[in-house]
This record gives sequence, C-alpha cells and structure tokens, in this order.
Amino acid sequence: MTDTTPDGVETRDPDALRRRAGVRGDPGRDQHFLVDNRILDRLPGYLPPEADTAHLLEVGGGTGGLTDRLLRTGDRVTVIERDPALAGFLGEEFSGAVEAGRLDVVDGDAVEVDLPEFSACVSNLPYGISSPITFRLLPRSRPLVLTFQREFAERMAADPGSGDYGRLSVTAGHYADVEVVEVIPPSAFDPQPEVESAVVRVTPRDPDYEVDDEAFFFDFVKALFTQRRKTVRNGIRNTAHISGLSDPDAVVDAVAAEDEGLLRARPGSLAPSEFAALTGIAAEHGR
Ligand SMILES: C[S@@+](CC[C@H](N)C(=O)[O-])C[C@H]1O[C@@H](n2cnc3c(N)ncnc32)[C@H](O)[C@@H]1O
Repeated sequence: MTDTTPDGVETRDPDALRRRAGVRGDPGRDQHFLVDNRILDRLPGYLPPEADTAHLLEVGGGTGGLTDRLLRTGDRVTVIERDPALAGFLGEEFSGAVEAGRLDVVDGDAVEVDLPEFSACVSNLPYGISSPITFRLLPRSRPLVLTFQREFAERMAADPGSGDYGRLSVTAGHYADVEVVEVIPPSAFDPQPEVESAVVRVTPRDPDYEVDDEAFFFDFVKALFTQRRKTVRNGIRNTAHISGLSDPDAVVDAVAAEDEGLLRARPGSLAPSEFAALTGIAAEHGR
C-alpha cells in the first residue's frame, strides 16, 4: 500500500513496510518505528534551508519509513542498522536505490562503524545510544535533525539559568545551535515508547568564544556540573579529580583576581563563554 504526498509522489506506508518486513519491533532493542506519515514527511524539512542534501545519513533505519523519505530528499543516502534482519530487509525493499548507487545499507552498530562523509543527518535515533552517537556526529559540523526522548532533547537545547541547563547543553552548544522543533507523542510510534519524544535541529557554527584545549574544556564543564548546587569556588576545589587540576586553589585565586563574581555563581547560571573564560584561567594556573 502506498500513500500520496501533496505533490502526487507515492511514498511507502510505514504499516505496509512493517508487514513486509514481518517484524513487530522490540523495545528492548530500541525498536520503536514511526508510523505517523505526516511526521515522517516533515522530518527532512526540518533541515536548515542551506543544508546540503547530497549525502544524507540515517542512524537506525528500522523498516525504512524514514529511509523512503530521505531517498526523496537527498541524492544519496547511507543508513546504518544494527539488527541484521532489518538491515537485510532494507537492502531488499530499496534494492532499486541500492542498485542505482543511491543507497548504502550498513549492517552494524552506529557507535562503532566508520561513518561516511555525510552532508547532513536525519534520524529517529535509537534512544539507548543518544549520547554517544550525538557526540560522534557533532564534531563533523553537519546539519542534524534528530529525534530523542523529550527530556534529553530539552536538556540539549536548554539556555543558562533554566532547570534543564547542564553539561549536555554546554557541550552540544559548543558545536552548534540546538533547537527543539517538534514534540512527538508516544502514539506516533509502534511499539509505543513510555515517554514523549522530541525532534531537535542542530545547525553547526563556531562558538562565540575560544578554547585552546577542547578536551580540558569538556572535562572542566563536566567537573563543575557534578557540583551544580555548589558555588564555582567550591566546585573548582571539590572536583580536581575529575577536571585533572593539580592546584585548584591557585585557580580560585586567579579567578578571584579577574572576576570575583564568577566564584560566587553556580554552574547552572554560567554562559558557555564564562565556562570558556574559567577554563582558560584554570589551564594557565592550575595544571
Ligand atoms: C527508534 S527505531 C527507528 C526506526 C526507523 N528509522 C523509524 O523511524 O521508524 C531505531 C532503530 O535503530 C536500530 N538500532 C538500535 N541500536 C542501534 C545501533 N547501535 N546502531 C544502529 N542501529 C541501531 C534499531 O534496530 C531500530 O531499527
């Protein structure tokens, strides 16, 4: 069975795809298939207007509802699927695109396999790998449209001062502008997940601050957020085992000399540029 988009192009119906694949979806293996045609149609459209669609990457192809839409949007698509039965089905269902050199099906774990040189990524992610796959994709500096559990999406997109703001917001925001563009109810999936999902648009850009040592910046941010209810002064002192500082007191003294107010602040109120400034001082005085 097929549906027809407003411009008359036939698309594959997700229910028919699941029937042909002969699978029900196993939540224990992160298999929640999107069955709402309108949402499937919308997802590629969330890419920023300037996105290059020459080579789209999809993580977790499932039974191919989104793969079908991506083949209509992009010149070429690579889909990575860890379940060998589903990867085999995708190769057969889209054999025409495979033979035309427009689709590569990679049977493997998206956290482990080599990623291709994609130009943009649109994926209804397996939620169990949200964090590792996102931090594999972000350094590639490509536009991403990703579906997460809503709570993860909101933490990723949060602004300083909000309850959701934390390590995830600062580290994702280091690479890109992050926006929640749509909330998806459990009923849009089969089998239904227990929680709401949300679609995030990630538009790469350079940060508005400089850090010399990114790895240290991330460690320092991580360290301070383990003490999010403490002042920065106490956070620096208590977390040297995480940040790797050998002389945290020297860092506190150096920050006090530059901006005493930063020491009284709590991590949840600091802008990324303020974390960057602290990191610079910490790297100079405390390592
Ligand atoms: C949430 S479903 C999405 C399926 C499909 N794209 C859709 O929208 O209906 C996630 C898919 O990712 C697959 N998957 C789970 N873990 C994976 C991993 N580590 N690497 C690649 N695929 C994975 C699952 O088998 C499942 O098909």
